[in-house]
Amino acid sequence: MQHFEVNFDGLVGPTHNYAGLSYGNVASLNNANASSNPKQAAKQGLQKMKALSDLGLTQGVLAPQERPDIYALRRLGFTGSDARVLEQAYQQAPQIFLACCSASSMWTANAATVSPSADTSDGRVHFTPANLTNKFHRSLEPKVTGNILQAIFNDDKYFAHHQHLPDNEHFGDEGAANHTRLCSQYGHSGVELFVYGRYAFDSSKPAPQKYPARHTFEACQAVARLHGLNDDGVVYIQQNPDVIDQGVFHNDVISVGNQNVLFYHEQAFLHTERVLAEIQQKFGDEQLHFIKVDTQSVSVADAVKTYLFNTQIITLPNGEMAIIAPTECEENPAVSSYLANLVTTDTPIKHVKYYDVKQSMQNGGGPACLRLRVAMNDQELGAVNQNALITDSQFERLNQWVDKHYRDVLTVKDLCDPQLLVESRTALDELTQIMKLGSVYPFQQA
Ligand SMILES: N=C(N)NCCC[C@H](NC(=O)CCC(=O)O)C(=O)O
Repeated sequence: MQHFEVNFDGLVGPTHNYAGLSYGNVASLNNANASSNPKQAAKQGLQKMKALSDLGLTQGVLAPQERPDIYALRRLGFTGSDARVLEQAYQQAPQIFLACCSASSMWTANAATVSPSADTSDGRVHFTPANLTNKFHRSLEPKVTGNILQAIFNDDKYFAHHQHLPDNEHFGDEGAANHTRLCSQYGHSGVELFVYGRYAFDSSKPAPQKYPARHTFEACQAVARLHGLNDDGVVYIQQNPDVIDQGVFHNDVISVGNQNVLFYHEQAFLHTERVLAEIQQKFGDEQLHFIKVDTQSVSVADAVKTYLFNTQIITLPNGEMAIIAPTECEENPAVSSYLANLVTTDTPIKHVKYYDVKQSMQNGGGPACLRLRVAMNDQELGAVNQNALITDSQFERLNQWVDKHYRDVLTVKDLCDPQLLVESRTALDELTQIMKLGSVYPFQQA
């Protein structure tokens, strides 16, 4: 049996914009109110998907969500026609209005936590959509995320879907952005690393002082329970509160893993030595590469600015690993020389490839934010909705779809144009046909 890790990238939605919604995410705040280019954003994302597919990987795609979220605005008391709801919300509560327009579902690392069948007690691949409670604009995502995941992994012989955790900060869950999995082969049982920023039910434990810790220890434990993971295959790790206060709002901004490699900044975790020893003990006798980046080589500020750790480490068909990095890493002398040297050292990482995902980076989303990893065997992959996989023809189709429906400039004011809502719904309706998703959106269910 063959095993793969498939990256499911988020397709950027037609309302991609910069609204400064994510306190604690430096890029989001710095670019607030800049004008955006949804067409370019979607195409940059598609190019990255195609590039990984051309490297010989199986690449997937997840559909974006319906925005503006008229249903959320109605739930908050805005009434009348859709156009009236938009106009009233824009005038009376601009911040709430903007939150309901965000295309943030593009960062599918936050869509869900996924445990492959080799790790779970019932031998199925388990999915729990992230509740994203810490940010209002992101808390609007989990229901439709669940619909989309079920439409793509639609066979309960192989796939198990859970409801997102209770919508409360005590169970704040940011999904795979704070989860990585180490294993010798994708199809072998692995060690799942669950990273959290704070304890919800124990205030004596350390926590950041300035920026929010979005993800709790209690949420990590709940997901591990739901997925039927064995304690011997799980390590819980607290993020260093000081780095959260320096803008590391998700752990995938300061560490990333793949197979037998954990690439991390020396300041990423609390109790690092103890944590690494537990990982090694649970991983067993096989070789594990802990690649530590020290502050002298790359400061936390540079890691946050360039997203050195929000890179994807992928295994190429020949068994070597490559780092998929944003061009921001190439442009920073300290980071690019670090990477140039890394590929010459004695680790499995032998290549670095740079991609332009600037439209996403300006909202704090690098290459790794844009993808949800699902490790599967060939039977499981065969049970996936094949229209969610990137082939040459599906890539072409999606590019044409973007060309047909997306604007190439969007300002905050454009978001209350009722025509944009019509355009977005028309586009998504067509997308559900291209991807054969069925009726996953509320406007299709009304
Ligand atoms: N690290 C990972 N995996 N994901 C990055 C998510 C970025 C996202 N930005 C935003 O939601 C900004 C939206 C705005 O400001 O318009 C967030 O902060 O949740």
